[in-house]
Amino acid sequence: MRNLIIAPSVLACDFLNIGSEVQMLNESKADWIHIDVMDGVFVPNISFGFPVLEAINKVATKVLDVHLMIEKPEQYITTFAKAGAKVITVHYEACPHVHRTIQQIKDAGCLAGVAINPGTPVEVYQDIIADLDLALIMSVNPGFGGQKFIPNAINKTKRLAEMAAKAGNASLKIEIDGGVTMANAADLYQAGADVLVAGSFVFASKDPKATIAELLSVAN
Ligand SMILES: O=C(CO)[C@H](O)[C@H](O)COP(=O)(O)O
Ligand SMILES: [Fe+2]
Repeated sequence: MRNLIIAPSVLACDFLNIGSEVQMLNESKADWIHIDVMDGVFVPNISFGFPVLEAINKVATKVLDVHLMIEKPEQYITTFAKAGAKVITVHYEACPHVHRTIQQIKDAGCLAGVAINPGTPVEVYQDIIADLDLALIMSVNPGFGGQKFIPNAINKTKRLAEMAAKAGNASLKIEIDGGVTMANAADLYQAGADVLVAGSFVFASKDPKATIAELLSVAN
């Protein structure tokens, strides 16, 4: 069986109690914590930036997986790495020099990820797939938590897993982000997903730790 990583998104947590929310994730079966950074330009919403990431980094014992939904992400890579990011994902649609940006992320000592919007075909990965540590398929239009899963993400996951195998990048992690619930987690894992982000499904549940364990169980 392939390993599966659950990455709860703190975008959906209680910001008044962010320390105890991160502590809860530390005690859970989640291996990563997903951090959604939005600039109000690339996406129509503003979330949080460096001070919040630094605060989370003081408490978190899990890998900080930073999803940059921002224009000109290349200007901020080293600052995000210093603030505690271990995985940095930029959007393909925001990077005219995406190959260079991938190298910048690696030079900063982080795993390098590139995300694609629902309307962007997985074929754009073709000439960068060998350089990538992670490919993030958005299963909602980025900008907001709590949206409905777009089922075509399952087909995109299958196509990307085939591309990665053909390109000989066996260590590429395929991450799916947006609207992940128990209604689609097993299909996504079977299609080739290695990392499942879940925001509202985890934090709106009665027992978030049990919900994380339930999501992870689709890999058994
Ligand atoms: O990148 C994101 C939105 O742009 C979030 O990571 C994503 O929406 C997770 O939240 P939910 O599970 O509630 O959909
Ligand atoms: Fe995200």
